[in-house]
Amino acid sequence: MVYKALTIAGSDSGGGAGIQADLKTFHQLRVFGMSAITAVTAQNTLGVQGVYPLSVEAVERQIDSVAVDLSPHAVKTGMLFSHEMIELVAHKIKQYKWTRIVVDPVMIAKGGAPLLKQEAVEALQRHLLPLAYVLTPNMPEAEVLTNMQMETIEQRKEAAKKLHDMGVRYVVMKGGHGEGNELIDILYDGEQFYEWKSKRIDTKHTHGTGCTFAAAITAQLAKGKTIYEAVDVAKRFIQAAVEQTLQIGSGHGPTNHWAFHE
Ligand SMILES: Nc1ncnc2c1ncn2[C@@H]1O[C@H](COP(=O)(O)OP(=O)(O)OP(=O)(O)O)[C@@H](O)[C@H]1O
Ligand SMILES: Cc1ncc(COP(=O)(O)O)c(N)n1
Repeated sequence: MVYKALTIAGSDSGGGAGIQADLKTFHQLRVFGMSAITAVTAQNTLGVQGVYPLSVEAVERQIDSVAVDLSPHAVKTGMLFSHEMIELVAHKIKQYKWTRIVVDPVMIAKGGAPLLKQEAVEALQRHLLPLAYVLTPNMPEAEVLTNMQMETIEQRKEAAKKLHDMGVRYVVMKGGHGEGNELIDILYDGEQFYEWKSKRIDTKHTHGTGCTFAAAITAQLAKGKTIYEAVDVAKRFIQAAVEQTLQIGSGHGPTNHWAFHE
């Protein structure tokens, strides 16, 4: 059986985040990767030098081409940039009756460059969250989506509940932006909370951690794994990828997509 996953996201010319991180992660987890590119970014380990969105029509064509011939088992969304693009993606998810949808609500690159227009946040809440099987916000993204504070674990759990009430099936709150030496990622399934704790690795090479983590979840869901199994593998994947970074580029380097073996 060949498992297939589609990523609808932005291209990172530097290869560490976005479409490139997604496809490398799919491949490493033995899932055939396909893509619909929403925007081309000129980017490296030093930052984002340019953002060039594609037309809604160009993205629609890419999604249709994949959908009619290659039927993905799971779909991930990353940088969507505008409300028009979000509306299109929501429409296509419904049209093709895709259910295993992982929404990574990418808003800002690590260096601060906006990857989602401010006015598009409402479209994300209204159109995409109700279709999300899994939502993977980092702490600043969860703050924007819920208007709640994320300082304590309790506050993060309250925010997860709110996101679940907004229509998300499973909420995975990433803990990379937390304080201290311990990182805690939280999964909420509407009834219970599950926590994955890990040691924070002291490195500046964390470009693309969010994309890679969500892509690993997507790959596992494409194989028919449960959300609990998927988050478990994704957590081990990202831990290995950050532990064994490649030390390339002079800024915030990429993670190592070769490091994890199932
Ligand atoms: N320094 C680190 N050491 C170990 N794990 C990390 C580190 N930084 C992030 N992670 C893990 O990587 C995953 C992504 O978390 P993070 O909160 O950094 O996402 P993100 O902010 O969306 O990433 P990105 O910077 O790509 O946007 C989580 O599982 C988190 O625990
Ligand atoms: C095209 C694209 N998509 C997503 C990210 C987020 O990743 P990061 O926060 O690690 O820069 C990015 N930088 N570029």
